[in-house]
Amino acid sequence: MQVLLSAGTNTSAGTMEWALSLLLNNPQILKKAQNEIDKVVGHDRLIDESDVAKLPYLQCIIRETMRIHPVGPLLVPHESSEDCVVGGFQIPRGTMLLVNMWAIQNDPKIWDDATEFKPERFGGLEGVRDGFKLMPFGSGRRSCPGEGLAMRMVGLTLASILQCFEWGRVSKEMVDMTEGTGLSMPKAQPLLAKCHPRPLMVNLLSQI
Ligand code: HEM
Repeated sequence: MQVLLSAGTNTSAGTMEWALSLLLNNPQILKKAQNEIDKVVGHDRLIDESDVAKLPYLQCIIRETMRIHPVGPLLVPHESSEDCVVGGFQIPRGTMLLVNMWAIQNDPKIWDDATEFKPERFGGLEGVRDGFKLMPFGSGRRSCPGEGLAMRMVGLTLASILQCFEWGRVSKEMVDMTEGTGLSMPKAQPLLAKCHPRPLMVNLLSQI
């Protein structure tokens, strides 16, 4: 239980913090996500978990966030159980292997405009696995068992705060996107943001 809590909290919260930071620096993308939520869910009820799968643009935002800022940048150390070859290198049994997922997911040789936040790049690719270039949850037998839960949790939380509130930066300065140190790659500077209830949602929110 403790493993699930420690592996599941910072990773999910960190991903949401990176996502909201990216959205604040790209208000046109934030607006597009809100428009999608308004179209699918409307203003007469709060978004529900079952709605999240009907929000493809939001899913693209989450995937693009995890591409640029994976909270498991080196995955978890793996050990070869047998002699094997990885990328042309002979790896003896019992070797510790680290996968630099951050480098793969930000590699300009693999991704067009690799440093740019472009959720559209995943448009129409829902559920598609494009080789091993995007693996924020790892791959194979030791990949993240919380992937399904995390995608639902991050999706529902982000969608809820976007549905209910207008968000803005605290000043004209862009949100500082410097990566901090630590296994789950936190932001160097915690996110500070301004929010107020969306006028269209005030009625509903006042009934809660
Ligand atoms: C956005 C959220 C999350 C991300 C990005 C993430 C990412 C990862 C990554 C990269 C690994 C290592 C995979 C590998 O080395 O191949 C991992 C392992 C793991 N994750 Fe997650 N995770 C997230 C949320 C969760 C949640 C919600 C739970 C549980 C409730 C969870 C439980 C675990 C556990 C138990 C492992 C170790 C699996 C093993 O060693 O066999 N994670 N996660």
